[in-house]
Amino acid sequence: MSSTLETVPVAAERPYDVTVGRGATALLPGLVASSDRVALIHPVELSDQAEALAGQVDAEVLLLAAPPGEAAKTTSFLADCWDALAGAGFTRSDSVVGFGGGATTDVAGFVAATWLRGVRYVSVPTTLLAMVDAAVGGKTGINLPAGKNLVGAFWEPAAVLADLDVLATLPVDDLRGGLAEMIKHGLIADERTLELVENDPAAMLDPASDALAEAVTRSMHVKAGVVSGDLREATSHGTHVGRELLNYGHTLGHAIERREHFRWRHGYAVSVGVVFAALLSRNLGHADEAFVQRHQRLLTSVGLPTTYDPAAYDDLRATMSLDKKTRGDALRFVLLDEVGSPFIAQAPDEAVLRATYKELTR
Ligand SMILES: NC(=O)c1ccc[n+]([C@@H]2O[C@H](COP(=O)([O-])OP(=O)(O)OC[C@H]3O[C@@H](n4cnc5c(N)ncnc54)[C@H](O)[C@@H]3O)[C@@H](O)[C@H]2O)c1
Ligand SMILES: O=C(O)C(=O)C[C@@H](O)[C@H](O)[C@H](O)COP(=O)(O)O
Ligand SMILES: [Zn+2]
Repeated sequence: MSSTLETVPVAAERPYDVTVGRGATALLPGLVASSDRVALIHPVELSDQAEALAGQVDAEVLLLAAPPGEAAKTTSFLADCWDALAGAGFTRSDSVVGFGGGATTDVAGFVAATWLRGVRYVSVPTTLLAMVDAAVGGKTGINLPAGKNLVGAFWEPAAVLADLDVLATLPVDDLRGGLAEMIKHGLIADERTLELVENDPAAMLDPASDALAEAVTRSMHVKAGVVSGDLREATSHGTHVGRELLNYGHTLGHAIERREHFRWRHGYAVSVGVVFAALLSRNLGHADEAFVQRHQRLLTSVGLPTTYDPAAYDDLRATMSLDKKTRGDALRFVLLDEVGSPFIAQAPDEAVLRATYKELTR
């Protein structure tokens, strides 16, 4: 197993690097060396690791423990963070660090974006999902009871440190959640990622495997490449596919998360949403049946769900109206003709949508 660190550059107003490899966390002290105070936001489950990390930083460290999972992405935890920063006298030369999964990096990034209208943010993702997706690209935010990520900001990190060693303690179901986004990246842009999963699905569930390390780096390149071309989803409108490409499977996925009161893992909801997108691509006359079946095989091979509650359609359809891709009354879905060949379906026929959902429940 190689211990070299690799760098994935991300173009932005202030370009930054994702550093990936075993031991990458050791770079954190140098990245916050200019700050007198550092807020280290972490999930409560990682309190011991966060304390150890704080001990390596040469600054006053404010440890802020977030509640588990999506409970971190709430107005209540956000307000707690703001109050803590105010109490500690945080200034514009201080830094916020997000050390955790995607829920933590999303809320920590939003704290950094909003405190004094923006302070330095360093992201240290500790889940597979956060490494390949959430920590890269500058989307930050929280959920509301009405829907997923409805409040947030684009705020790029100064650096991202993806230390593959920290995945050793990640529960396998959370590893699966990350695989959903990795498979999504493969479907939208990288055949090789799909081959890695197909060749050895068990290796994808082993954080120590070289195959997973290769897939992680490939996935980061996909994410970095897409966001570098459309930082703020500004070119995503009408039928043009910009950064919205990364939303493949998310239109239905986010609606499922809301229906489950944010207790389902994001990656699991995306997995179901990706199958729905494939079915819709086929039903609108674009992709073929083999394409749909490949989606189902890829996802089930690593233990991800591909079906959902038959009775949920009306509720999910109502929630999808608040999807960020929606314009006016027109839903917009990112779909694929084939691997790596996206298009936008605008306001698809409602009867087709309903019939497609029916197929998802079998
Ligand atoms: N901003 C973006 O571009 C973007 C992209 C994709 C997903 N997301 C968001 O990311 C979130 C999902 O992220 P996630 O799947 O990482 O979930 P998560 O952050 O809820 O983490 C999953 C669980 O693993 C625990 N954990 C984290 N690291 C661990 C480790 N190393 N060892 C043991 N336990 C660990 C967490 O405390 C949590 O209980 C969703 O809110 C989703 O909307 C954001
Ligand atoms: O980075 C993006 O852009 C994405 O769409 C990546 C998604 O995997 C991620 O879940 C993102 O948070 C969704 O963003 P949203 O704008 O649909 O809330
Ligand atoms: Zn996602």
